[in-house]
Amino acid sequence: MTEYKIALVGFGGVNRGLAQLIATSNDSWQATLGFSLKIVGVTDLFLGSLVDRNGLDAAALAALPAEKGAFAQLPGGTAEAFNETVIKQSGADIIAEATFTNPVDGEPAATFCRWALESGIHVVTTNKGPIALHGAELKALAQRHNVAFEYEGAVMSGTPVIRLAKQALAGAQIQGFEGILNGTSNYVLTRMKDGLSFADAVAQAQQLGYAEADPTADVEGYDVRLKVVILANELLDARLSVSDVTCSGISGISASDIVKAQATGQCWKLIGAASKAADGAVSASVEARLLPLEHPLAGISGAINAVSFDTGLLGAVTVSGPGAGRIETAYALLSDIIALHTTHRQ
Ligand SMILES: NC(=O)c1ccc[n+]([C@@H]2O[C@H](COP(=O)([O-])OP(=O)(O)OC[C@H]3O[C@@H](n4cnc5c(N)ncnc54)[C@H](O)[C@@H]3O)[C@@H](O)[C@H]2O)c1
Ligand SMILES: N[C@@H](CCO)C(=O)O
Repeated sequence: MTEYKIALVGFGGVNRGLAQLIATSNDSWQATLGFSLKIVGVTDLFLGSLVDRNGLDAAALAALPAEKGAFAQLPGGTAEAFNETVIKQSGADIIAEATFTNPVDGEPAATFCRWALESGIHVVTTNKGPIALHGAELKALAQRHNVAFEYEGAVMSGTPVIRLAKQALAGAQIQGFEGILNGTSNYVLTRMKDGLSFADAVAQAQQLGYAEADPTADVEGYDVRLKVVILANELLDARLSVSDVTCSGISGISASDIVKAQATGQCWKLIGAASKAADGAVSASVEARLLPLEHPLAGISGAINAVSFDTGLLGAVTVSGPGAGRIETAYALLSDIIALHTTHRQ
């Protein structure tokens, strides 16, 4: 039976969710998945860091109060985030990277991934920045060092859309996609329909763990833009940069716009889309669109996301599921570990 040593980089909602899953389910994973996980290190800008090669108590970590420097309360812990030490010297086989997404340059998360991959350590991440902005470089680095670089949670959280499209739809000739790819903005639009103000709906999405550290990324479309770049480059063989994708968000949509849409049998949705022309050129956009209520994406509410792939052989194939959430996204990290266990088992 395999036991992977894992270090958690960033200990906010997602990696805390992973610690919770490990605390409750590790024993059953031995039987059902063929491996278990031992947390050997954890580091967070706000909480500090901690290494124990014999294994940390996942339940105690998950229950730790989110107070500045909290890891210093635990034996061997410190209030400082020694990221490089935890990544390179905790003895980890796998790094779970879940720090803030930086939509401008993907740093410092991209550097954390580089440190791990160059050290021969697998990386699983939910962070969109390193993949959208440095994906080709990091994938090549992983390949050179014969380790995995997996990022299923970067698009649609725990809903396995990247692997599904790359593997199960590999022969279906994907020509484009359109989708609701941000949980926060879809939650906000849904709650505004219920009468909540824009600001209160954003605050609720933050409380529920859906929003980015700076929710501007959610409501102005920047988060969806990263996801569109990731999907287009993965599935349409595009070489898009963020600046290739036109982008606007939902902050200009007022309560009265929502009421007017309802009165005319329509609804507002933030749609990320890309399509490939006959000459291979890929165009992509992020924008709020008015959809008729019978549109397949019109009924997608709350933090649920959905993407509809336009395929040559099957027509439209639509997948929906959680687009955000702590445990939902922690599941994506587990699914990445399941994938690397299949591809890189010694
Ligand atoms: N929450 C979701 O629903 C969701 C879904 C998919 C993807 N993601 C992505 O996953 C990542 C984590 O999300 P989250 O909800 O846990 O965020 P979060 O804000 O709750 O936690 C991020 C943690 O990273 C820490 N951190 C930030 N910069 C750091 C640094 N330089 N070094 C060490 N620690 C650092 C912060 O202190 C914070 O505790 C983000 O990139 C987010 O975009 C989140
Ligand atoms: N803030 C993002 C998290 C998932 O990437 C969202 O709301 O969709």
